[in-house]
Amino acid sequence: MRYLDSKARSAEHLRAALPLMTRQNTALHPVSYAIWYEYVSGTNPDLNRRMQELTQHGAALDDAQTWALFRKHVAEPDNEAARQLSDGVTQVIESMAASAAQAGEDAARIDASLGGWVEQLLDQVQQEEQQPAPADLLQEVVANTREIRQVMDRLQVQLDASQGEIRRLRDEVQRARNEAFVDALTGLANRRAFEQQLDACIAAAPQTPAQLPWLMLGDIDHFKAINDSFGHVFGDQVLRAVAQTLKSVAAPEGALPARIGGEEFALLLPCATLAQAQALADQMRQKVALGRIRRGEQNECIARVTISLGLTQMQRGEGAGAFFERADQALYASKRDGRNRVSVLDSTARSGPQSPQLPGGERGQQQRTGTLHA
Ligand SMILES: Nc1nc2c(ncn2[C@@H]2O[C@H](COP(=O)(O)OP(=O)(O)OP(=O)(O)O)[C@@H](O)[C@H]2O)c(=O)[nH]1
Repeated sequence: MRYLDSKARSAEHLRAALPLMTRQNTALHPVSYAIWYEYVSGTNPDLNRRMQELTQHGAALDDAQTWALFRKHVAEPDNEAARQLSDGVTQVIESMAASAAQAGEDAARIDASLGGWVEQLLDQVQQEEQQPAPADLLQEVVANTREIRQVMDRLQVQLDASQGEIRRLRDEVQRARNEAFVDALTGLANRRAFEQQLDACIAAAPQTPAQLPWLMLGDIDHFKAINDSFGHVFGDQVLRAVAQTLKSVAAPEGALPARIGGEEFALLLPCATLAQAQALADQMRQKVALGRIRRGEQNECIARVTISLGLTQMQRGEGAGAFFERADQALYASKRDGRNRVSVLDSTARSGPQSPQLPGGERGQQQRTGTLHA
């Protein structure tokens, strides 16, 4: 959203938004201000409708709702507008590139035919000695032709330069487009990229049950408490560390690690067996659980980070919604059963925790723990 309000108008919005914001159960950070600013300015009717629903009968928004509203009604429409703009620019660049290439070909063709014509003319003059063309006229033709060739050469240089610039612009647009699919905080694929890949993966999924894709969802446990205790900036560091861990698990080729929400992560596994998917989820859980938040020179451990995970396999003929929903239920089962665990849910929606909290093998191991300093 591009804000075009004058200073006076935006100050009015600030005065109107502040009392509304302070009534909510959320900190007064830029994200909450963004949604309340849009609310009082009335520029985002869908957002206003949803906020009115959520706050009716005096209910207050919490942080999770605030972030969800921001993502859905402020950030995503902006991404969509940027995507449309980039598509438009790409079309213009493609047609410019085609015109420049065509002009280059035309110039080369005219140049070649002019050159041939001059050669022919000179040959003819030499052969037809009995009727020589007036020398002045011939010289004039040759001089004019040379001049035209020089103009063509200069045009060719300009076309080459334009094509270089077009290539640079095309790369620039491609880079901007790639960024629209990347989560800026962690560098993982973002929710948009994840949803596209999920759709593509489902469309391309083979019909053999054993080869259907798996989806792992993860959600950091008690992340609000981490934010509340150590601050949002530190919370962001934890998110980056968990993203790194997700990237580092030995996922098979084609797997897509993504950050799909505030503290929610996903790993889409287009081809994996149950054993592989489960091993990956266990590896992820254990690696995150080795992380410690430490303080001061004594490296005193003041908190640990854990993650709950849910795992499910796509069923034949199933759509993205049902597949994702089941993975979410599996994740919810892990939360409900005590967190820091992996649950696998099959199509009949029976779930079972697959990894007990802190298995004995983990307690005694000597692996290096990831450390973040608060
Ligand atoms: N630092 C930071 N916090 C975020 C971000 N996105 C969402 N959050 C916070 O993530 C927290 C999510 O809290 P809840 O949904 O209550 O979940 P939780 O505390 O992790 O509890 P459980 O999931 O039940 O274990 C909220 O405090 C959000 O403000 C972000 O990009 N950075």
